[in-house]
Amino acid sequence: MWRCTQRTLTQVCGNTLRRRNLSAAVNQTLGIIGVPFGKGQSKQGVELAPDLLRENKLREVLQNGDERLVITDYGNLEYAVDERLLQQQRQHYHHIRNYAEFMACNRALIEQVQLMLQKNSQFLTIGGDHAIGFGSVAGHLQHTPNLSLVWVDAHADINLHTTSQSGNIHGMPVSFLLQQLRATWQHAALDEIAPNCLPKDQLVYIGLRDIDPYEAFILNKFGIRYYAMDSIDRVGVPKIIEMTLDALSPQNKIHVSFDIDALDSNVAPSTGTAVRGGLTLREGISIVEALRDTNRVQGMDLVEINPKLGSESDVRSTVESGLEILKSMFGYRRSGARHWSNLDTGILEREV
Ligand SMILES: NC(=[NH2+])NCCC[C@H](N)C(=O)O
Ligand SMILES: [Mn+2]
Ligand SMILES: [Mn+2]
Repeated sequence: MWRCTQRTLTQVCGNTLRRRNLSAAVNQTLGIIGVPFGKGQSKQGVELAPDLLRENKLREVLQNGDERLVITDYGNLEYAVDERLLQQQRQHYHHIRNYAEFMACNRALIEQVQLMLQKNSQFLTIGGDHAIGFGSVAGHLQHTPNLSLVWVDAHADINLHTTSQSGNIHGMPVSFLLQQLRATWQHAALDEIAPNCLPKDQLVYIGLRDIDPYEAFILNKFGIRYYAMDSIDRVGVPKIIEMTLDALSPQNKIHVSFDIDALDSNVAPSTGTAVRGGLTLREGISIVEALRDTNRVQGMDLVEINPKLGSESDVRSTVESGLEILKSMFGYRRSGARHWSNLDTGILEREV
């Protein structure tokens, strides 16, 4: 009888389970890198997001989630373009805007992510546009080859240089990561900077609703798993998460690449390619909480916040939404479950 009640309670509020997870999280260390890169698309402003999030108390917000989290901010990434990349661009990728800058930035990011993972148990990459998803995930893969990727986005970002209609490289990062597609970038010397790549069955998309025709063709040809908004409407976020986790290898670490435009444009309007009909903030938080509760998330990106787009209040709500997502990923629980270590737990005895 008692056992049954206990189990039911756990199912309902999940607190018993959560508390066990909390103790597993002792000594979490988080490295943060800002990547003010906006050349994967053409709108100015996305490069301002890392510093804007810092000004809006990024560190405090994360710390509020779990006061034992040790945070190291590595500042903003710097990179330099070299002649070899310019030559690749001239000879092979002249139709792709800013190819050389893209490669230079991601090459530096691949190194930076590995450095952060040598010193920290988790890392966070703040963009910038989603072109940096390549370097962030590729760096993660060099450190942890057995990796799964959850790409939360309105877009699939899986264009090839031959299929992109916009020429914007923020619509292509996933094609640099997948084993099955990287051959299409044969002149990019990917084997030198990022030999490890991602098998297609370790990628799941959530939140898609604006897929280009050739992207749809690629997704279907390779049988890549994606849960577009219509599936989320049909079965709801908990089921989507269950299917996502069932699909990914249970022993793998997880990288979550979160494009702010996955959220509906009413909660995240200040972004370059906003699409209506997206995730509510609560759905976004639920997704992140559920992934985080696996204790397997080792890296995360937050990208595409553009403070130059929309009104002042648009920018405020977009930044707030982004911070809520990060807060839930790195410690905060809506249920109130937390560590008591920094609380004065004698307070009740003294007062009563
Ligand atoms: N990361 C993004 N917001 N990507 C939007 C990509 C839009 C479009 N599919 C393109 O390739 O240009
Ligand atoms: Mn994206
Ligand atoms: Mn997007």
